[in-house]
Amino acid sequence: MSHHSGTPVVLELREVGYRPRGTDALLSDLTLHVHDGEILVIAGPNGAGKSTLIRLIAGLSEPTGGEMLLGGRPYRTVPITERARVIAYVGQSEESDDRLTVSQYVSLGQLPHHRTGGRGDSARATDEALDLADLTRFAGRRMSEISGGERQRAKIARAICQRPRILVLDEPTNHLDPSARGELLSLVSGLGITVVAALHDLTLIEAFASHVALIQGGRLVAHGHPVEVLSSERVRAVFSVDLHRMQHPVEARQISVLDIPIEGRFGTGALPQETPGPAASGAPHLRAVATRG
Ligand SMILES: Nc1ncnc2c1ncn2[C@@H]1O[C@H](COP(=O)(O)OP(=O)(O)OP(=O)(O)O)[C@@H](O)[C@H]1O
Repeated sequence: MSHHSGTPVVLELREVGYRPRGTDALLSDLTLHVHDGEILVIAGPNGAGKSTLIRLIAGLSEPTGGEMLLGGRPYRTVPITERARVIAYVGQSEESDDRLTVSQYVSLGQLPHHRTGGRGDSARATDEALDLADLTRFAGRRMSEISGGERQRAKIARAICQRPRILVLDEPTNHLDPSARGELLSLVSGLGITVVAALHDLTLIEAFASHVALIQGGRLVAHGHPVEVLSSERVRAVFSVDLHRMQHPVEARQISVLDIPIEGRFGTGALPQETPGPAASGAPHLRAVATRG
């Protein structure tokens, strides 16, 4: 699938492979172009290689084959301090220092700029990032005193404070409730910068992504616009679930609904039960709920 957006290519992968010593290849033969301003979602089943690819793009590990280019220059020729000003990364399970205030934590994003800007710039960038992430009222709280969802917003705010050209995110909506997911992805897509994000939720991808790269077994299965890449047939083949595109009940647009089969709801006896005692008293209620489907 070819597609040109007319804007410059900011990131390019040429036949990239990644094979740590003593293992099978985790990524093979990946060729991808990311244009300026694109929101590229990396999708694929568990173990497909999404995090591995995200880490390569963030510059946290190096490919063992092929070539990666940042603004047309090979990654390894871009000094690490320069790369830190261009790419911001928010990982899946990053620790944040609980003793820092939210404001101090967010301001860490300015570290790569310390030699280029003054203190005033740094404070302004922090305030702006706090405001964009709707965290201003928590600025003086410690990181240990905000909720998981707020902490996730703080991580994104730290990345925004970095003023990157490319934002690289690994599962940014993990642990977020449905509306917080929407808010976080709205915040990210409103930034107007290039985004590369691993994301599991297929129903969110369509609303969020401009492009999708679908990987399976470390290989690129499809790359292009979300509706084309995530066709019902392909979703069934790759994820073994049914994705239905339906007319929104009220608005003039399509929505996606995932039909995920849950088997064994009525007890297939896979786990032998020996002596049903009083402890099993909750079971009839659960069964009654399950039979409604
Ligand atoms: N350093 C490593 N050495 C060997 N195998 C690894 C290493 N890191 C990851 N793997 C394996 O590589 C595969 C891809 O892992 P990765 O974390 O990239 O997948 P993912 O698509 O992000 O999965 P998930 O959706 O479960 O987070 C997995 O099978 C994983 O077990």
